[in-house]
Amino acid sequence: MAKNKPKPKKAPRKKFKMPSFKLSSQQKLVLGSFLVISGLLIGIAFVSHLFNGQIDQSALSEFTSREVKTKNWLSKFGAWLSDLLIQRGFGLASFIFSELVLLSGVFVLMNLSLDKLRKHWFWGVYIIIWLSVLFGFFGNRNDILGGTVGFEVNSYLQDYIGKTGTILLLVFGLIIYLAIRFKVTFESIVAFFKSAKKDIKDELSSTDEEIVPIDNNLAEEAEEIKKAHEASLENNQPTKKEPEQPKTETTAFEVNVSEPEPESEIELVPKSTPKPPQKDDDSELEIKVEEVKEELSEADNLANKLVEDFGQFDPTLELGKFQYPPLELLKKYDTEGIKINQEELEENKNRIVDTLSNYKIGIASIKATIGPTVTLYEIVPEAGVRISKIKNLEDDIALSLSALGIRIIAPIPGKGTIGIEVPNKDSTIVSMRSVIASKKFQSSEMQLPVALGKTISNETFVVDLAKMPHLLMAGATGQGKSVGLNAVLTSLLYKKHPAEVKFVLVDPKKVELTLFNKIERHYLAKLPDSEDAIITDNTKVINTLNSLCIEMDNRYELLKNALCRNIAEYNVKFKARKLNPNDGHQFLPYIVLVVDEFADLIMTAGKEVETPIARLAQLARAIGIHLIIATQRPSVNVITGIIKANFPARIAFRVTSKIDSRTILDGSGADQLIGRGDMLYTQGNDLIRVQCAFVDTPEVEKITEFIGAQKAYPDAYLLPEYVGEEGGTSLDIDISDRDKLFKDAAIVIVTAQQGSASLLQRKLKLGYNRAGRIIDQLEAAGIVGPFEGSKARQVLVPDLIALDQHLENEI
Ligand SMILES: Nc1ncnc2c1ncn2[C@@H]1O[C@H](COP(=O)(O)OP(=O)(O)OP(=O)(O)O)[C@@H](O)[C@H]1O
Repeated sequence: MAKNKPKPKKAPRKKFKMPSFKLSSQQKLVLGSFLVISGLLIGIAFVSHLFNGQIDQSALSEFTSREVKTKNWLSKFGAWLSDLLIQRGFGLASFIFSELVLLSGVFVLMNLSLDKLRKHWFWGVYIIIWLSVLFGFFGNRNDILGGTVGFEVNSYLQDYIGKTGTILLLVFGLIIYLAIRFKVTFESIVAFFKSAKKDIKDELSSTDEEIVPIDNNLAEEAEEIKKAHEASLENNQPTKKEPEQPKTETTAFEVNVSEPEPESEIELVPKSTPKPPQKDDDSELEIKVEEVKEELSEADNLANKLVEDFGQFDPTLELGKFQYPPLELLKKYDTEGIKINQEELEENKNRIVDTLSNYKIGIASIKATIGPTVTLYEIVPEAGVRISKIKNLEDDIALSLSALGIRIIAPIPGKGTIGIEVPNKDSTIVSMRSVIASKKFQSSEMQLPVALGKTISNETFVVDLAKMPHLLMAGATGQGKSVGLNAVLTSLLYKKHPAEVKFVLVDPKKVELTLFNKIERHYLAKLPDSEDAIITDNTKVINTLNSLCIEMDNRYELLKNALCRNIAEYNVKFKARKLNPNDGHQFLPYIVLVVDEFADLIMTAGKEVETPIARLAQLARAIGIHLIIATQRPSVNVITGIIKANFPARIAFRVTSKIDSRTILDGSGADQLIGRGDMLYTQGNDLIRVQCAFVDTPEVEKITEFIGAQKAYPDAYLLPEYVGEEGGTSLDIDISDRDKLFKDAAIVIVTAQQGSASLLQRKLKLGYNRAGRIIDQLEAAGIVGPFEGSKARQVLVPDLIALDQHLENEI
């Protein structure tokens, strides 16, 4: 059977194609150029007819006489042909004939598919007739507009179906043309208008003034700081000292004024694009490479079709008009920008050199890098000096500089110098505005970019929360933790759409995160039955953490079914419409869990909290759940081994003892910080000193108000329901024990004739567990059939009337 089928198929094809492909290359050249030239000549004749047609009319009756002259540029033949096709034929639409003839020539010359040419001719003739009838609607007999054909067909149609009927018929003809020729569908028209609307909006927002000020501000700021640097250097340091040529008596001293925001410079010069390789003139033989088409699976084909028709899935569409908070909501500080106090620099340098020389340590060179709160003096000791000797002098140097918070880094990793960090007398504030406006943050492609502050070399410090993947924040009271948390949240609010990220906020202190209540329906996630999205009650924290564990398991299941390794891959696939929402797939937002006072939780709930936190920390990175945990008390019974092992990224604000510093950072350093947002950041290896960006409560309030005033989702993002151990998950056969939503669920299932828990989850906004329990109850009530593996359960009740009867009979 298999052998017989292809034979009859092949035979007619060969017969049909043979004559058209028998032309030799020379014949094709002759025929092709003949057709191209004919097409051009017809076009010329037609154009000429537009100007001379009237005059040539009289000459046409004596067409055969040699004396009679015509004005057409192709003389009598041109006049005759134009009259035949335009005047007595199809009017202006006849121009398409010349295009079709020319196109045929091109097809023959280039050896293109004749099938396609046939289609061009078919649709070409179709549109010629259609245009002729359309123009004929407005013209007269023998009119140049629609020609005789257009006029006659029109008058015929109008006699029978009237003017309105003719118009409707024309519209119908156009629809046929668009639908079959260009595969236009109703949905694609809707999608086109939607995307056009979005493009216009994007265009408008990209030219929005707020971007310009960012760059302008930056440029201004950069200019100001640069000027300040130059001015102070000119005043205080008239001659520049070269570090390479140290003088014999005094130590060479170089001030390294780090360029403010080097990353903020915006490149205006267009990048030169690589030129295509030039054709080798000598090569006579060209090789044609057949395009290799990838074999697509059925699902891929369907996805491609869907993307073609509707475009990529856009998760932000529901809040398509959402506007990100503008930069103006953040405050500008007068004390911003690095100010160089040359006297202070010289003084500190001399003291460092003196102290070290008291201990017989010679210095080859010294360099200063001025940061927002501390200045780093990098020294290169003379040959033969032991590094440990300098490290041991930490307290002595601190004493001689009479300053707190001196930190010695010996040696600076990767540099071969020794660093001494000395706090500036006047520290400068790093405003949230300056870090948000930085190019580094604005143009970051990170999944969850967080602008934490500025490093010692005054560069904006941006990290990706998704890469951390969890963050532990610790510091004594009043050292800047809450400000740090607000900086993290603000960064995400400035960069992520409500569809892309959700926060679960735990605030046992009850006051720190309340401002975020205003953005509940935009950015917060909560348990289905809870009133407030911000969790202040410790028992609710346990439920929420367990619920997040269920969400994690659900997401892993989705990822497994979608054959994806992480949330980013999954979402890309979902946007490309390769995952079917009917199988429970949906766009997954990142979830960021913030716990403001972790010590408090551990003290009251202990293992009940630690276990789910540790589970989430161990497993949740791939599915987009990230934890940020802050604590005042960084003791070992709060930050336990299991927590530490799963939080490689840590931020330490100032702590009071070396032991606390060791608990957070596995080393000292946090005890030598100066507070007020001065912090050390580590992601498992080096310690980086950063001045945390400062964002004040009124600023957060303005941002949340701005977002809160915009259109929101109907509710906060609902996490799966978690029923504590006492809730039980056994099958409830007793009618009185049925779920409140049992009847609603039965209606949903019977209407859709599909017995699946995920359908209930979506339609009734239920957690996975609750939906599963209701399905069990529906099974017990005989409404759905038993579990059938990956298939949906069979629905045993055919319609809603039967369902009513079924439920009545039960009572
Ligand atoms: N990055 C910063 N820049 C400048 N000042 C800061 C910064 N961070 C904090 N401060 C100052 O320190 C004060 C206390 O900060 P914050 O409230 O964040 O401390 P905290 O560690 O959360 O304290 P607690 O644990 O008691 O809540 C702030 O009111 C502010 O004046």
